[in-house]
Amino acid sequence: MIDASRTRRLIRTLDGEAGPPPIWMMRQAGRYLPEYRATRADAGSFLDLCFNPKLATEVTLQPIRRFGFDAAILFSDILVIPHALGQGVRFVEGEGPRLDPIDLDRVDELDPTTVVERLGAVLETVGRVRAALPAETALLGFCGAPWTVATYMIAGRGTPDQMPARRAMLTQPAAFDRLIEILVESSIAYLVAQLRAGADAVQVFDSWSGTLDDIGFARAAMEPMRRIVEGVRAEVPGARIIGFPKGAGAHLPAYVAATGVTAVGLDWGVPLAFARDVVQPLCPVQGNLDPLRLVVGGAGLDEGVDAVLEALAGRPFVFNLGHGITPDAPVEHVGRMVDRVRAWQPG
Ligand SMILES: Cc1c2[nH]c(c1CCC(=O)O)Cc1[nH]c(c(CCC(=O)O)c1C)Cc1[nH]c(c(CCC(=O)O)c1C)Cc1[nH]c(c(C)c1CCC(=O)O)C2
Repeated sequence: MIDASRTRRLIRTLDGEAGPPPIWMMRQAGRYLPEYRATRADAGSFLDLCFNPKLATEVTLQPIRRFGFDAAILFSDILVIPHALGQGVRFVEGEGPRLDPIDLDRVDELDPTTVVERLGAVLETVGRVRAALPAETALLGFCGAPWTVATYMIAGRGTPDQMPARRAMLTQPAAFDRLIEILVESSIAYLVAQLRAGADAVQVFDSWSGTLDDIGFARAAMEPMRRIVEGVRAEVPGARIIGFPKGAGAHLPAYVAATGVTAVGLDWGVPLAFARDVVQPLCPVQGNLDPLRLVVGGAGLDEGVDAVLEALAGRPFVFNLGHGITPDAPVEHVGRMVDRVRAWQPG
């Protein structure tokens, strides 16, 4: 079978080929771009933008037009799953997400079987983006990892240390595990639908895995991710899946081995020598420039870009940030980073 994805540099890297590193950025469609802010202003609420295939396609393509990244990432949000499960979700300007906190005693009222149907508009965006992208540009779908999504569902908002969810895991273990299971099922169905609609690969964001202890990491981060990888590949054999367990640190080798992810995203707290010597022998890695270096620019940016490339670009490696780009990053600094990565030659 001819696999069109194989013509794309990002996909070849995920398949284990070394070569010039592909580059994309987490949150590459977002408020640091003036054209995003303009589209966003016309769209109504943030969720209206996520569920508007025409405008969501437009903002997905904006960073590709400007920088020629090797991958586009679907414009949506990890919180569309709670929304599709029937939980009230809204985004308050300047404050972040607000959800009607769920009653864990009634967790079985959340129905994972209709999630894909309810996210039809997002899946339409996937198809539209694929049709509009240059042939050499990969398209990434994504969802949030069950743990990270659960932290928002339980607290009703972002929290500095995820205390409400960590507490629920210990005080209401059966209901907590049931919520994770519902999110595993929803995520499998949603990722499979994205891959069938035209995504070349998917990334699963576990932004808050860093606050889990050893037992919690195995239970709420690794095991659910193992089931997602297995469940997606049962429907889409060979599906390429990037795990991004932010803050996982020394858990990373176990995470890769236990989950079977194709590649792993690294935050900027992961030492480059550990990434190169311990993680990269296990699978391709992606990351991990400190997003602050993109804000300050100049020598601080160049030094960070060079250090990441020198450590990791000799083996399968995807250049990225260690977390999302922040709204205060100047657009010129992004261009400078892209030029430097593209010009890099092994020394
Ligand atoms: C935790 C999380 C969320 N969303 C996401 C995560 C995981 C990654 C991470 O840790 O950053 C993932 C996400 N959110 C968004 C994308 C789109 C694709 C991309 O360009 O990367 C992706 C992949 C758009 C967005 N999601 C959001 C925006 C900004 C909202 C706006 O434009 O008004 C964008 C572009 C809103 C959002 N969405 C979320 C929060 C906490 C917020 C508010 C904080 C903020 O404003 O940055 C939840």
